[in-house]
Amino acid sequence: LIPIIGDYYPIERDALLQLRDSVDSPNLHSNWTGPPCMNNQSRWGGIACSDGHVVRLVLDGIHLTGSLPPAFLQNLTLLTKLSLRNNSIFGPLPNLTKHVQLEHVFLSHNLFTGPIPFDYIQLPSLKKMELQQNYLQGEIPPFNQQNLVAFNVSYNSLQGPIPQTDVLQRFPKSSYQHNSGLCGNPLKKRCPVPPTPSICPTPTPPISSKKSFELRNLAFIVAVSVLVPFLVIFGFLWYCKRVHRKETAKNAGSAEKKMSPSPRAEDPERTAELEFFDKNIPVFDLDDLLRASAEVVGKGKFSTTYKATLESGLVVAVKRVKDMNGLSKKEFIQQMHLLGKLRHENLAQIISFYNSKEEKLIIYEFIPNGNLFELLHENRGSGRVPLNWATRLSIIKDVATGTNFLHQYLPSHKVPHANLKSSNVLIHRQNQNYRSKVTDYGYYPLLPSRRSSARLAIGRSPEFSQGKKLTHKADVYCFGVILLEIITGRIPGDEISWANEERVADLSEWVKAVVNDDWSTDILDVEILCAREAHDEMLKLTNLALECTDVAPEKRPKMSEVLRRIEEIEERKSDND
Ligand SMILES: Nc1ncnc2c1ncn2[C@@H]1O[C@H](COP(=O)(O)OP(=O)(O)OP(=O)(O)O)[C@@H](O)[C@H]1O
Repeated sequence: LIPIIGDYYPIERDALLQLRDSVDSPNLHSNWTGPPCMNNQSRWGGIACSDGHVVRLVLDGIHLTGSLPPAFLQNLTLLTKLSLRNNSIFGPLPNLTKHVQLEHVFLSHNLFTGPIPFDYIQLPSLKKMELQQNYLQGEIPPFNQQNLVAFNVSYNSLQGPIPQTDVLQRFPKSSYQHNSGLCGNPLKKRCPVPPTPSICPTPTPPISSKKSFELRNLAFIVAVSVLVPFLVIFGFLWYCKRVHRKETAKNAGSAEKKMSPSPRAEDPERTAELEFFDKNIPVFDLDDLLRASAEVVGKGKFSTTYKATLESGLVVAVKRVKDMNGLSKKEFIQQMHLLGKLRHENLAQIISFYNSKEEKLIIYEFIPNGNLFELLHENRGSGRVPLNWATRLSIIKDVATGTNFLHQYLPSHKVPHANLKSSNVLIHRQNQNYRSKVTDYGYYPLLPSRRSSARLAIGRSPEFSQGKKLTHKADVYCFGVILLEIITGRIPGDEISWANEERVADLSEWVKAVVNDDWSTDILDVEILCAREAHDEMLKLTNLALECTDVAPEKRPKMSEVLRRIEEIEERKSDND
């Protein structure tokens, strides 16, 4: 029994106040005060009452920003209409288990994430459900309420077969379109055939042994994740110390030298001092580096990168490179001198290096906010802040600018960058702006063989796999792949085309297949799908990316041309804004 005070139910008022206080809205605070219902009417914007109960909640397009309080609707059980269209509400869809009178659920054009709750199929009075233009994931539950006359889940990230219920099958294709993982009718898109069971059945372990196996795995993972970073840092410091000790022994008698670009300092075998390329950076030596607190920030195919905080407070990134030990000291130093001179706001700057027979360290400026790969692909799902189109476009421009700079300044390099991929695009956030810097450039001449270069990003280019000559255009290819990754939100080499039930390992092949099938916007990352005004730019950039990833290197545009076309698109955008 819910008590009534005057004309309204306090429990319902509290629920509405919870909503008011948890979402940002310019209007609700001034308007939602006093009793919500009086004489069966409401002075509160968006509320309608009947018998003292709140029966409608309609807050369309009023700039609500935030997530819904978890259980606020549990005390508004007599709602017949819930409409929150065209806002910026994020988080999961609301729980509606007790709402037996609910007829209209309009939650479209928001930022909702997660699945459509299964118990929505038990809303007995449901007539209309609009969930389009959100970021919903998972499968569509089998709605079959006979009164359901409108249903729309288009422009989401739903997956799997559309349930074959009578009710869901009577809605048109447009109710389901633009969910790249949905299949079946009415979309007329065949669902992938599940893999056939193996001919040799593998014995299933009994449940108890399965459980203990999982527990053992868990314990192992925990132990590894605690121990490995510790051992790696410890190993790194111990190793550097050992190298340093050896060299000090070798150089016994030689006086400690000051850091300066003197010829002697160019011989790191004889000194632990480091050579600096930028006069504005405070100098430090190997001892300072060894005393620094270090943590692993990432491990790649032929390097491990540490964040080192020196006692002076200076933070640097130290890349410990493997696989270059066959290289002569002279070659390594020459290349470092060449790369250390490069200065550009879209290149991570090399500030120093260390070279000995056993150890090669390249010291970079530290870029604090992770890399593009993480920004695009990590934490997908609930709680993620979508990466909007304007930000993506500015990253594209930065990467193109940095790469073009390398092409201008290293013309004699066969492939000036050679390892251009999203994890090598580092991100620096300044307030709301993201600036990007390209890193890991200029390694191609340092690697001992073509075989070891296969681990660089250019190893994925068609000319590399065909054993053909490499040119600057291999970088253009890699840039095209990044462009496609930004536009589609997909990880290269991890694509499934459900249309023809084929797995394709190449992002540009997948995009070409989808575009040929005439679902052009289906390639777009769901996070940018709603930015309709920018679809034209996205499609132009997709075409540019496809040119960049052309199998024939000579047909790809030069990097300067790529940059020019991106700038043109960007300028047109700012004219229109
Ligand atoms: N200058 C830097 N500042 C901050 N973080 C960095 C810097 N350089 C690299 N990192 C981080 O360290 C991670 C590992 O880098 P690393 O170059 O060792 O491997 P990778 O680029 O991921 O792979 P690979 O070596 O196979 O190309 C990067 O993904 C990046 O997030």
